[in-house]
Amino acid sequence: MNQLRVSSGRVLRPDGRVERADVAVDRDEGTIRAVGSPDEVDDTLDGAAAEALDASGSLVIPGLVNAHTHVAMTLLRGYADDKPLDPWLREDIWPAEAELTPDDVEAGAELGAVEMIRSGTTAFADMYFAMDRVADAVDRAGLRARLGHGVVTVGKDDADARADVEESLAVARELDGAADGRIRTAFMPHSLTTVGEEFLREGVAEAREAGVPVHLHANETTDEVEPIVEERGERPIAYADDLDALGPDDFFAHGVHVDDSEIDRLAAAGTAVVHCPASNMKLASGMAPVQRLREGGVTVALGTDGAASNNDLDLFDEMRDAAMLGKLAADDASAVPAEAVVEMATQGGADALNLPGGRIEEGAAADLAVVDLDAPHLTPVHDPVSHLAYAARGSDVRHTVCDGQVLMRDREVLTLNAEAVQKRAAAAASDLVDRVESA
Ligand SMILES: CSC[C@H]1O[C@@H](n2cnc3c(O)ncnc32)[C@H](O)[C@@H]1O
Ligand SMILES: [Zn+2]
Repeated sequence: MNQLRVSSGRVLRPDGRVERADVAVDRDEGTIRAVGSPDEVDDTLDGAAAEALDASGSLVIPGLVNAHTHVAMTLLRGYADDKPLDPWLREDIWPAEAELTPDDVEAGAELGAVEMIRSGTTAFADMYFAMDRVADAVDRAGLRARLGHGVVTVGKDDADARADVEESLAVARELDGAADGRIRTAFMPHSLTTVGEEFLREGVAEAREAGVPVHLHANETTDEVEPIVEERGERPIAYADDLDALGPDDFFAHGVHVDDSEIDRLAAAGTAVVHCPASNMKLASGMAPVQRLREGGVTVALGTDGAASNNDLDLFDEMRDAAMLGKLAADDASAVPAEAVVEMATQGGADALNLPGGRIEEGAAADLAVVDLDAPHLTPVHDPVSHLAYAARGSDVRHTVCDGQVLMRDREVLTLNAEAVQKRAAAAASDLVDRVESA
């Protein structure tokens, strides 16, 4: 058997306890074979040789899950800042995206993959264009992902709008199961206001037939909620329910402006919400009621959103932001505590995306990250979970493993040439801006 042993670390278990343990991984199956004392792990290895990853002085955690991003937007990092959502999209981002080529998307996706691997993320959900090229990048990087082509129908004639819906459905059907099953897909209308009702209705019905979930931006700003309420006399989550877009495998990004009736509806349907605190603060979209969502029984995951509204893909930042903003939103320092944000970035993400991972336990997917605690900003260690939420940074990650494959060892990314990826992305971004300026 092809095995990997993560030795001498402290391991974050699914119930939030941290214990000294080794982790044995079956690399052929991509699963965790055992978690236990060195002797217990020796027994499961049966004397067979195993590749070793040293976790001494470190914390072994489930690979983090970035449950909402637009990964190729790394090319637009720092391109347009300090505006609210609508003008930011219309004046800056959409004109730039109109010039994007599939090669650009691949370059940006590889850059995002390197950034995620380096900061301990092993799975992500992506809504964008040229998804075959994103899938190629995911395959090479060794990551896990739920991918979808983002549909926008406003401003398009009927034929173009329909073609966009069809492309999203085709991508969802064709890429599902790619990269040895590490890629799953979804139908991804951009939002309830940027896709017309008939296209939403038809697209969701076809997604149900194809057995793929629905992912969209919902209740992100008041500018998006108000027109729906005015035109339809119902809140956006009720509208989504009416469209049959509120299922147990579906997951919505943001959920900032949701009222109690919408929280009840999300919980009853089992639809997850992906909280994107940095993006919500930067675009001044508002403060999601994370404590109320969790207390109401909604699965809450964490997402960075795109690098143009964050401006990084580091989920350690997101955990800290979620805890801080959650307290402010609830006006309660005990709201959204450290354990909650760690759970949101791990189990919550895996559950929202319905992907394997999120837990270090026997039989679970071998998706994990090893966080080096031997650093001034992480000393002393009264509580490792507190450090994950409030003090650790992506750059503290030493090793990253996904599906049993070591993606980064001792801070060296093994699956992609990080230097070449960075160079290619910088050149693609610079050429892109030249094209936008001369358009
Ligand atoms: C149609 S592909 C996805 C689309 O979404 C845009 N986008 C990036 N960040 C946000 C956000 O916070 N809310 C809504 N839309 C966003 C991205 O630029 C693509 O055009
Ligand atoms: Zn988004």
